[in-house]
Amino acid sequence: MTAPAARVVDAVKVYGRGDTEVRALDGVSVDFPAGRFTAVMGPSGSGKSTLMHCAAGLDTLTSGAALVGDTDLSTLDDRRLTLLRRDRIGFVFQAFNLLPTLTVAENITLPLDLAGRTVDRRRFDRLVDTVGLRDRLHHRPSELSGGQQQRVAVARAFAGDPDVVFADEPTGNLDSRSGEEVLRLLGRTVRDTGRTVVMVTHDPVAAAHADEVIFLADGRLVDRMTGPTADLVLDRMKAFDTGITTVPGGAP
Ligand SMILES: Nc1ncnc2c1ncn2[C@@H]1O[C@H](COP(=O)(O)OP(=O)(O)OP(=O)(O)O)[C@@H](O)[C@H]1O
Repeated sequence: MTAPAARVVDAVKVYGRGDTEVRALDGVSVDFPAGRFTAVMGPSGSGKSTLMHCAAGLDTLTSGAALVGDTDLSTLDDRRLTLLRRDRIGFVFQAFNLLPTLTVAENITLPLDLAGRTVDRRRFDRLVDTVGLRDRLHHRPSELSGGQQQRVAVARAFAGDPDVVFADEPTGNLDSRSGEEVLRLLGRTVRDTGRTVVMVTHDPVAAAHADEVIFLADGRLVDRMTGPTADLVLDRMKAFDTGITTVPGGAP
């Protein structure tokens, strides 16, 4: 088995202290294998965003370790952490976070331009064709639909050939048809290019696009499901409503 693209080991994240203390992550260990599309699901407040932020070096753990490849993020100073995020991680957020003054093409190559890296034209062309934006390259984000803007964000996230792309509710601002397109695009990019995606989502239909779904509850990893379908994920989520957080055969 290949080394994971990213992982957390015994991850604990505590916000606040005393009466207001919240254990957002309570000892989570999980690998995000290279070349796989993983969805992170769980009830509201279960720690999904916290897990993603800590795994991506946007926030720090209280204890435990977060690694990208073999790099333990806690060993990096702020500058090196910023460089790692820029060079080895791609991000897709719910709000597309494109720069309004730049064209689509400029937005896609921005991380490479900031890093002073040359843009490989063939790679760029392939990416543009994958996301279906060839005829929009010289438009500004405001001239695009929400779905098109998110496809630009997906292309930007993959442009630097990152170890892992983290997507936080990437379809949260999209209608179901545009959302479906973005999800298919993420899945296709993982399969065609062997890249790694970790996606936080509330939506069982979105999670069904992943190769594997991991379930958090109360800051713990409580289950995982390979080959998910929307119905199976929905059934698993319903079990949380009835208070069943672990199932026979599930993760501890
Ligand atoms: N900056 C913070 N300060 C204090 N508590 C926080 C902070 N961020 C998150 N929390 C708490 O940590 C817990 C986990 O939050 P997190 O946002 O990771 O959950 P989530 O599963 O992503 O939730 P949602 O699905 O509602 O976005 C929650 O109880 C939340 O209130």
